[in-house]
Amino acid sequence: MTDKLIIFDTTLRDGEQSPGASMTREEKLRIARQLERLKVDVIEAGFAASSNGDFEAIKAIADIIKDSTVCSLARANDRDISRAADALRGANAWRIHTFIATSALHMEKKLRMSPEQVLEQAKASVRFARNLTADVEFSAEDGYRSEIDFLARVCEAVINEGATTINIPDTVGYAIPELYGNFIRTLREKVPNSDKAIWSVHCHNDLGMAVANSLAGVKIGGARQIECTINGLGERAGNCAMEEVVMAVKTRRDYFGLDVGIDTQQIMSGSRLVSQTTGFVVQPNKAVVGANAFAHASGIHQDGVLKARDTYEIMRAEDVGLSANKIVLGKLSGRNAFKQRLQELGIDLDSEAEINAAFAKFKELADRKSEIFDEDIIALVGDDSVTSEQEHFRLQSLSQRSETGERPQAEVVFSAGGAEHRASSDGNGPVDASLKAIESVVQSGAELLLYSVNAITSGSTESQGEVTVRLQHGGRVVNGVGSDPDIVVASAKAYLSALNKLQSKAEKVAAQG
Ligand SMILES: CC(=O)SCCNC(=O)CCNC(=O)[C@H](O)C(C)(C)COP(=O)(O)OP(=O)(O)OC[C@H]1O[C@@H](n2cnc3c(N)ncnc32)[C@H](O)[C@@H]1OP(=O)(O)O
Ligand SMILES: CC(C)C(=O)C(=O)O
Repeated sequence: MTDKLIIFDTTLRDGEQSPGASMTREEKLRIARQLERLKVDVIEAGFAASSNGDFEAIKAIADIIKDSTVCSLARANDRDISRAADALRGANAWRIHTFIATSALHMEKKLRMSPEQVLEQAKASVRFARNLTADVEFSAEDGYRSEIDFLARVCEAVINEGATTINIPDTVGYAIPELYGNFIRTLREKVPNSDKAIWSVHCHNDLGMAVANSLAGVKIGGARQIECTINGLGERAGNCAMEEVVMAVKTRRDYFGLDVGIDTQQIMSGSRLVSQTTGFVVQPNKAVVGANAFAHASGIHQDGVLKARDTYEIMRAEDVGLSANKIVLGKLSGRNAFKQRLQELGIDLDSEAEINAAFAKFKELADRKSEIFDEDIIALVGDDSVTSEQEHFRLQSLSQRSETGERPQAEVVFSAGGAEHRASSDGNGPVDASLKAIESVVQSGAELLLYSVNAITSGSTESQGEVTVRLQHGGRVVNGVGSDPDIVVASAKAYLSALNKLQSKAEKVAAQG
């Protein structure tokens, strides 16, 4: 038995069967190119007989893909198979994938055919396909829920007709890993010519076990092809996720002992491309490609990873195409991660006492703010926090007017050193108008380096907006933060808060000099 595990990607066929994931020809082409960069062995590009659009998309993919085998699904009838062949003929290497259901339920209720009729149709369609190409895959739809002796008869017969790959799908995601693995093994034992074909698994995720079932089909059952999709896209709850199954086989090579040809560094780009194309967002805690898959937020883990990455990471972020893992500083972080970030930012605190003081301020801020940016740390170690008693500038009121097609206007009333100022300006937007109004009085000359808005409480339009403004003036960089349900007001507060910090720093320098 070979040590190579064939990766058959069906993102463009079964993946497209997800409600809402229909793709245009151009989108399919883009994903096919990425699949080729990933070095998948087989790209199932679609179902040629399903529509003229899908036929054209498969044809276009067949014409441009050079390194992977291109494949189309076809029902077990001559028309579907001919259509698949017509779409694929331009490819360097191509496969016809024909299928028919073999479970009693599907045969009786859906196909309305007897088992003998199904057997004969399976044989005839493989024979027909084999006259068109040497590479023919046969799938027994709902194979896992089929009566095993009948299924074995079908498999033996289609191998005799020339099928080179036999796929046993768990079409409805009903399998359990150990049972599925044993089912594949027993089935292969019952098929006398089983060694003449490559055995394949195709698992759905209805019970969340598609990856585990596929791996059991390989390890226990002896399958050497896995059918999968990027991000686990697919009919209902999806298919076996390619990135997970590939990284499992790679990471646990000690257990599986198999080679996969996938260029894993292309995984992240593939995942993003499929997510952007379909609009199916990848959940943050998704294995391998989730935003948090290589992120650490808790102090004990951060400390461990900084000392030896493998304490908490079984894969390298770089191996799936990320530049590095991520240490996310927040309220659960510890001193070691904080000190490491200071070092990365080039901040050299003189003593342990200074670090402890900065760390205490950091923890206090982290209790109020869900994510701590590098600029927050720069600001807090610069001791530019300003208490309300030190406030030189203070917002009193703000009004703004904006209407479609008109330039927004803002009027801001604020105090500066106790004196009240009223300033107005127009701007590109209400925020721009408000900040320009303030600047028309203060004339700080500061450069705006960063402006960002976050929702403090998520999930509703009633959230507070938190605005961070970073200003630079005379070699000093400060952050101002302001929050308010009205983001224009939050922006003015943040701007004045940054001006306060610049003012306070300037006063300190003047006092020292
Ligand atoms: C498990 C899977 O993922 S299977 C693949 C599922 N994917 C798709 O169905 C997407 C593409 N499908 C389509 O575009 C359409 O369903 C088509 C073009 C294939 C067929 O469309 P229609 O001719 O209008 O038939 P419809 O979809 O309503 O019904 C399917 C017919 O195919 C028959 N059929 C289903 N599977 C097979 C098969 N493997 N081999 C032969 N006939 C089949 C059904 O019994 C039914 O026949 P009937 O019309 O005599 O009752
Ligand atoms: C047609 C086959 C391979 C399939 O998609 C399934 O059974 O889920």
